[in-house]
Amino acid sequence: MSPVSPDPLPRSYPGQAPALLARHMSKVFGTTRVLDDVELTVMPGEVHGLLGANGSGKSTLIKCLAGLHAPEAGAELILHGREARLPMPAGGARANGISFVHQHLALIPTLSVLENMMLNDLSVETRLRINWRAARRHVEEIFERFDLKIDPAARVADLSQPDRALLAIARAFDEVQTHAGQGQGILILDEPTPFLPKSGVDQLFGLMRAIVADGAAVIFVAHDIDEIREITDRATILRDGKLAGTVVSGEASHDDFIRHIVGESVDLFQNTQALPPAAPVVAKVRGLTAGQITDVGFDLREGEILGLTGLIGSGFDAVPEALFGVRPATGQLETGGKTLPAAQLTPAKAMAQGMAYLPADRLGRAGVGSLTLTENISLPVMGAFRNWFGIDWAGLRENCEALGRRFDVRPNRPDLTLGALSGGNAQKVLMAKWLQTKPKVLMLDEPTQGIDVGARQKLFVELSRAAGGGTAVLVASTDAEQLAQICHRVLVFAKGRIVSELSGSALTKDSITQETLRAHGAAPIPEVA
Ligand SMILES: Nc1ncnc2c1ncn2[C@@H]1O[C@H](COP(=O)(O)OP(=O)(O)OP(=O)(O)O)[C@@H](O)[C@H]1O
Repeated sequence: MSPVSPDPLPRSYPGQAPALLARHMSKVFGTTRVLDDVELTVMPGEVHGLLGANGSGKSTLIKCLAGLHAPEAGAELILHGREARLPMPAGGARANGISFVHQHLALIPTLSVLENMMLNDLSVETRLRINWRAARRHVEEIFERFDLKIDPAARVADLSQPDRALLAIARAFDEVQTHAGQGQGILILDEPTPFLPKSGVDQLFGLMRAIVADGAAVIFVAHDIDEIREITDRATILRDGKLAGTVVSGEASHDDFIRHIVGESVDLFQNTQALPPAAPVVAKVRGLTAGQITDVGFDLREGEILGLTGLIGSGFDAVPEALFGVRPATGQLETGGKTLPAAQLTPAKAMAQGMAYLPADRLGRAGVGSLTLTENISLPVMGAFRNWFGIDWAGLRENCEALGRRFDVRPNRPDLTLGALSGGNAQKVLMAKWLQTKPKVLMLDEPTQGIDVGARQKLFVELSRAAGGGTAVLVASTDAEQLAQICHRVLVFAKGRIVSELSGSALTKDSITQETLRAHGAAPIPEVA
C-alpha cells in the first residue's frame, strides 16, 4: 500500500509553500463529531483528490473551507503561506481566490447562461449599469477557451445536465482568475462528474489540467477511483470523519484506495442469479416514442434486471420517464393483462399497475430535502399505517428506522431532514422508500451516482434480493461497471433506438463500453423480446 504521507509537504513539491494547508479541522453537529482533526495539504499546480465513503465528511470539510460551516476552535487555514481567518467570513473564500462548485451546482434555471455567469458578481457588487455586451464577450471568450458549445443566451433550464455542470465549473474558474489572478487560486469541485458523459469528463479533465498548468490548484471530490487515479496528483482520503491517509495517486492501486476508503477490502457484488427461462413477461413495451427515443420495443420479465444504456443524448433515460407518465409519449405498455396507451400514462396509473420510479435528481424530483427521513420513506406506504385514530406516526418511524438499518443509512435518525444527509445516504433512503413497496416493476435512473463503493455493493444485494422476490428492475445508467455487476441483460441505445442487446457471458463492463461507442453508427433493432 502507498505510504500515508507523514509530512504536510509532499515530496513531489520540495520547498514550495502549499496553496492550501488546513489543519485540525473538526466539526460537531449536535452530539456527533463528523470531522475529527483532519488535515489537508494542497500544493500550487496540483490536482488533489478528496475521497471517502458516503458521510465520511468530505462535503463538511469543503463547507468549512467555504465558510458555510464554522469549524471547531483550534482549526487553522493557511493559504499560500498566509493564515486565513476562521470561521471564514461571508465572501472570504472568494476574496482569497477560492471558488467552489458544489454538488447542486448553484445555478438558477430560469435565468440565462450569461446571467448565471454573472450571478456571483452581482450578488456582492452594486452596479448602476451592466455592460451586457462586454459581459457577453467575456463569457464567449471563456467558453471558447475551453471549447464549450453553450449559448450564453440560452436558459439554464434548457441545458443538458453535462452542460450545466460545465457551466458551473467555467463560472468558478472565471472567479478564481478574477480574484486570485493568473496562476493562483484554488478551485474546489465537489462531485461534478456523476452527470457527465465520457466526453464531458474528458472536457472537464482538460479544463482542470489547463487550470493547474498555470499554477492554480484544484481539489476534486469524487467517488470514482479510476477518475481520481487518472486526473489527480495526490489524494486525501477520509474515513468516518478522520484522515485515513494521503497518497500519491500514481503509486496507489485501485485496491489501495478501496482499503483506505473502507478500511478493508470490499467484495464486489456479482449477480449470478439466472433468470428462469419461463419467467413470465410483466411488461411489454411497444412502439414507444418520447423525447429522443423513437419506436422502442422490449419485454421485461418477472425477476429480471434489465439495463438501458448508451451515450448521454442517446435517449435511453427517457424510457422510465415515459413509462411512468412523467414525459409525453406515444406507443403502448402491456402490463397486468391491460394495454395502456403511453399517451395516457400518469404516475398514478403507473403506480396502480405496481410500477415505481426513482429519478436521478435526488433532492429535486426523487425526494423532499426539507421533509424528515420518516416523511420521505413513508410517502408510498402511508395508507398501510392508518388506524382508527389517524396516522400511526410511531409505526412509521419504526418502519423508517428498520429500513435505515437494512440499507445502512448513516446516521440512521428518522427525524433528520433528508437534506441533512450526505448525498449517498439520501439515495439509500430513496431506494428503501420504493423497495419496501415490493413493486412489480422498479425503474431506476442512475441509482448509485454519488454512492461509495462499499454502500453500492449493499444496494446491489438489495436489488438482487428484490429481483429474486419477483420484482422486475429497469436500470437506466451510463455506468458500465454497475450494469455488468447487476443486470441479466443490457440494451444499448444510439440516436433514440435500441441497437444492441448484451446478455450472458457477452455482458461485461468492457463489452458494454465497446458496444456503447460502436453503437453510435449501428442499425436499430426494432423489438427485443
Ligand atoms: N447540517 C447538518 N446537520 C447534521 N448533520 C449533518 C449536517 N451536514 C452533514 N451532516 C452529517 O455529517 C456527516 C458527513 O456528511 P458529508 O456530507 O460531509 O459527507 P460526504 O463525505 O460528503 O458524503 P457523500 O459522499 O455521501 O456526499 C453525515 O453523517 C451527515 O449526515
